[in-house]
Amino acid sequence: MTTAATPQPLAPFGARLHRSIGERGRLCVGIDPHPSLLQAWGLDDDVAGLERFALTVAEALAPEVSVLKPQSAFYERFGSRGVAVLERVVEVARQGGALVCMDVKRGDIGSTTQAYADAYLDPRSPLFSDAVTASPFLGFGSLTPMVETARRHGAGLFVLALTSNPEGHEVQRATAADGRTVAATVLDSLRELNAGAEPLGSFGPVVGATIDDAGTDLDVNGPILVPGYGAQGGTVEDMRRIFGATARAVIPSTSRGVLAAGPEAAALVAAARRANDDVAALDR
Ligand SMILES: O=C(O)c1cc(=O)[nH]c(=O)n1[C@@H]1O[C@H](COP(=O)(O)O)[C@@H](O)[C@H]1O
Repeated sequence: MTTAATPQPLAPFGARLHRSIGERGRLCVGIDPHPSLLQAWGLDDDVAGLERFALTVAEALAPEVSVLKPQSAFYERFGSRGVAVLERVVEVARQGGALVCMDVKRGDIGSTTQAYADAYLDPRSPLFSDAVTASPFLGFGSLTPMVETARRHGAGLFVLALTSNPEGHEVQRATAADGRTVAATVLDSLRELNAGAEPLGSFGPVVGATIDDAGTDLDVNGPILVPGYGAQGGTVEDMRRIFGATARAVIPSTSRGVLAAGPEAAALVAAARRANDDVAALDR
């Protein structure tokens, strides 16, 4: 659903992200208003609590970090009023200079995927984000409408490849008919989308900081979203081990690891700066 005139086209997401990493560092902070975090912050588990939590984080961290990643489910559970909060989070985050990755992990048959693309990757939508997380498990080609819409509007995609949860193995490490793992086929498709892009493509995989060994080439000439850093136990040493020379493409993402420092804005900023300094070690 579109609501406004199309604004000026943005530069490609990969180029904007590359510039932002140079200016602000490589950290992504997830804005995940867990009920337990609302409680820890002294807030009620209702729309007012959600709004206070999410906007406090967005206002504090939008001027600080390269990427903010709201997890849509935590807003959707409050229905349309929760989604209205999500729209505000996107607006505040982008106005503050952060890139927004909307974590929705969407994927569907192509015609429906176009509707998801319209919802998150078209600047006329109130939920327009710089990037979105996508699920390729209906077949990578089913994401084509998202790829094309992202290209048209300077947005990007992070496609699930080797996720941070242990259950991901059974699908992602399964072997396809041609002998490649499913994850390797996703990575190969992303590499094709990013061919020739400079300084960085706009299409990247999601690879958890908690995995043992990728077992495949993770360099796709695009950014790699790496959740699992922080609360799930992933460390900079893990990322060095998993990504090797490709660590320079990594966008480490933490939610609870920073959010638990709230509710004071100054404490959130301090926690984000510590994490940003920690992951800067990947540049060295
Ligand atoms: O796509 C994601 O962001 C994602 C992929 C993945 O493999 N693992 C993973 O944890 N995530 C998301 O990253 C966030 C992790 O939050 P923390 O564990 O609190 O840092 C959650 O919003 C997850 O939904």
